[in-house]
Amino acid sequence: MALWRSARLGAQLQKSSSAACNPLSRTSIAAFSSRLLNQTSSLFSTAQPHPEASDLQTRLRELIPEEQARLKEIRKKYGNVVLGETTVDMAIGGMRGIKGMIWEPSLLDANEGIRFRGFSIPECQKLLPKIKPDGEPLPEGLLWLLMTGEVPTIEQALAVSEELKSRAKVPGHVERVLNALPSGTHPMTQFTAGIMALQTESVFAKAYAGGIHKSRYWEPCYEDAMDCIARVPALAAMIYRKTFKDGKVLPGDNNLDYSGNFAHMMGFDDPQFHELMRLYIVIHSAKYKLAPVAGAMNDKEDGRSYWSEGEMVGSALSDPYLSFAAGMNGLAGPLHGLANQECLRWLRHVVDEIGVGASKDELQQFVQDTLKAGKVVPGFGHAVLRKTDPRYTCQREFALKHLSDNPMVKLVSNVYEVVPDVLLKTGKVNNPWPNVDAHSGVLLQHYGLTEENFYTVLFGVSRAMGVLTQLVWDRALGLPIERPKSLTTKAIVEFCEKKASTMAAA
Ligand SMILES: CC(=O)SCCNC(=O)CCNC(=O)[C@H](O)C(C)(C)COP(=O)(O)OP(=O)(O)OC[C@H]1O[C@@H](n2cnc3c(N)ncnc32)[C@H](O)[C@@H]1OP(=O)(O)O
Ligand SMILES: O=C([O-])CC(=O)C(=O)O
Repeated sequence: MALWRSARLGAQLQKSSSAACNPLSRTSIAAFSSRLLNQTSSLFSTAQPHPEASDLQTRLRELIPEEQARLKEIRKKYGNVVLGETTVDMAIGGMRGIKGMIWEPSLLDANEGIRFRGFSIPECQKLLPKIKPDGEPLPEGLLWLLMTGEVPTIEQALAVSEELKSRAKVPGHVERVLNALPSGTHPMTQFTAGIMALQTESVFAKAYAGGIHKSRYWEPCYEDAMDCIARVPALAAMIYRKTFKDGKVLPGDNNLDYSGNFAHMMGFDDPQFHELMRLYIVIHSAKYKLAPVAGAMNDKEDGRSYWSEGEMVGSALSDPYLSFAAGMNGLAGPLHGLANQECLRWLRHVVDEIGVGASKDELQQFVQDTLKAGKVVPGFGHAVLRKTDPRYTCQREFALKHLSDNPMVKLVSNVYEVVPDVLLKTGKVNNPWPNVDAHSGVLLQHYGLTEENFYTVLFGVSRAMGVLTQLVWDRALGLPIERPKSLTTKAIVEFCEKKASTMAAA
């Protein structure tokens, strides 16, 4: 059993781990989990906690053979089943809706939003271990859930916390790489450069060069994934301090949890902000199935597209650092993760142009002017969702609980009341509702993190958990190199014409 070494946090956690603090006892969590499992299509055979497994890698070692056998069975039994059809519209329209990828940590329902291993955000808030009974869940517990499909015990979440601390040291050359970049380099560019600099530490790359057997790829991949998850908060904090503060890199505090320590290294010690960071990391951690192609790039002849935040790059056995950095370049696109920066900037324009207390008519005009200028309204719309993003809703609840008097929070609600109608009237927007990015900036600025250019780095730190979890499973399940077929428009026309003439002849 992992021991929590911090006296301060340990005392808090002991309290919260008691059944009295947890709304559900272990037995009822198990019952709840298995009920939920029956209702969802989670690939895992069980979501019940396994309190006896003290550390994550041991638990994965137990689960992997079962999952390998299950995948083999799925392929044998259902290998020929048609999942859907691909139309010309889909090929031109960014592959939207094509079912063609395995992604275990999360699943998106167009109407109810994301589920992490079958659990909705409110369920995660209820079930995952917390520091305070009425607080937000620990991302360390979420990481256990993402990796194993099981709700962890408090001890298991704390074991993850300890494991991450033991891996958190960022080698000295990373800071030198950041220092070499010109001032004014966007924080996301610094972030991917920093991740690439960390790649010198890749255990996977070394093991591959040393000739490791493919059946063991997941082991060094796990090492890299956990090292990378452990190190990105310090890297991000370093970028923040250098770009926006006095340049001094603040040391971590081993008495704090992952999120609290991250906030602390950036220079924020308000416990309520630490709570916000816990929520923020949890809800931004995993991608929706089939992330957008915002970061896609085609290579010349073979048309292989690299998308989905690192997974496809990883399928070429690029190590986790290379894969994660590739994914972060996609996240840095303004239609994807950069939208949170764009959103706060847009709200600031609203305040500058028509005031924080603008009337609904004034707001409506402002939104129409944004569209007329050929721009999108950031924070609204989604490639898959067709309802308000539950990640927006839980941030709104946090805002109402902790900062309801903040005029920017009120502005965000007023914007919610105006934007969907204006977008719907264009007749082309498939989802007029707010997404996760519509609220996050206003919460961060309330606690003093006002530099919006940094926001996507926070998103990236959180996303490491989901993306790297999948990479471990890709290697554990022996998934192959990904290579969707591309066509030229000429080939599409020829195919369609041939099909039409065959049908006419029949
Ligand atoms: C974490 C995340 O990545 S969440 C998404 C963050 N991104 C944003 O908030 C940026 C604003 N939103 C958008 O640009 C889009 O809604 C996206 C990129 C998220 C989804 O794109 P799509 O799946 O193509 O959306 P959809 O099918 O509704 O698009 C149809 C049309 O409506 C437009 N549209 C969609 N959302 C918006 C919006 N918020 N403002 C203005 N126009 C929009 C599209 O640009 C497209 O126009 P076009 O036909 O002239 O090219
Ligand atoms: O899935 C998407 O299209 C974008 C998104 O909300 C995310 O990655 O969190």
